[in-house]
Amino acid sequence: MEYLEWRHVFKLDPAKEISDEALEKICESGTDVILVGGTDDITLDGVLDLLVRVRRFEVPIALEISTIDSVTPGYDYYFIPTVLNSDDPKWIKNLHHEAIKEYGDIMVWDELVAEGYCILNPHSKAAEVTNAKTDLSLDDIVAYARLAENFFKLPVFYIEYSGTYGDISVVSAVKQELKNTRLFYGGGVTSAKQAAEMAKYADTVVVGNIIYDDLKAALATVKAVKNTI
Ligand SMILES: CC(C)=CCC/C(C)=C/CC/C(C)=C/CC/C(C)=C/CC/C(C)=C/CC/C(C)=C/CC/C(C)=C/COP(=O)(O)OP(=O)(O)O
Ligand SMILES: O=P(O)(O)OC[C@@H](O)CO
Ligand SMILES: [Mg+2]
Repeated sequence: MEYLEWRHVFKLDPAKEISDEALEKICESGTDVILVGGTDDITLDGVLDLLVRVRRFEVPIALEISTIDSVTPGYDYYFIPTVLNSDDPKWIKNLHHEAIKEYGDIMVWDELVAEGYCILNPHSKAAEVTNAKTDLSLDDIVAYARLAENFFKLPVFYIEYSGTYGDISVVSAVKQELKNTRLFYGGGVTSAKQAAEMAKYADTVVVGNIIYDDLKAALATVKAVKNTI
């Protein structure tokens, strides 16, 4: 699977505006994939608009499903979050059960990649919506990583600090635990320096909000990640 090789990901939010010029720079930046996803106001129109516009470029495009109503065919991959540190079964497996009950017969399972999320910024939209329990010790977080890899056999464990730069010692400790499951890091990467720092430990670094705040800084993260071994 191609995603096993991804080092750098740009996450585009279908609820946010992006100009054609900025989109072209993002798509031709050398990033490994465009991941389309967000928490609030995700509509089918927004998801389709980005699909059509990104398809003009060679970069692969994946959809991170946050609502079942905004899923459309045509993406290269579908990433399915399950929030391991949510206290609400809705975000862990109930929505998934509903979706599979309705669409299970037509799903192409090889296109689906399950992601075990551990959301650590209490002020992020994703934490609020999913009622994530964020006051976790390092032992708690490492236990979620072990649960993801050894119990649920998830292909991806995602340390999510959406909106704020995370704790490098957490990312480093989790990386030491994982052998088969890929470690995604996302949250608050706003400079090449931070991107390189996270890339030392995370297999894949996800860059989101800075695309909309400072395009030049966002573009600089690509090389920083790619040049980090
Ligand atoms: C060909 C074809 C149509 C195939 C697809 C078939 C199909 C229907 C597959 C569905 C399979 C399936 C099991 C789906 C699950 C459905 C579902 C709705 C699951 C719930 C997902 C979930 C837990 C969402 C919660 C929110 C969340 C964790 C989103 C992930 C992205 C994220 C954390 C974004 C960060 O948020 P952001 O908005 O950037 O935050 P800030 O505002 O703070 O910046
Ligand atoms: O938007 P930022 O804070 O860069 O986070 C990226 C991504 O992890 C969000 O799901
Ligand atoms: Mg965002």
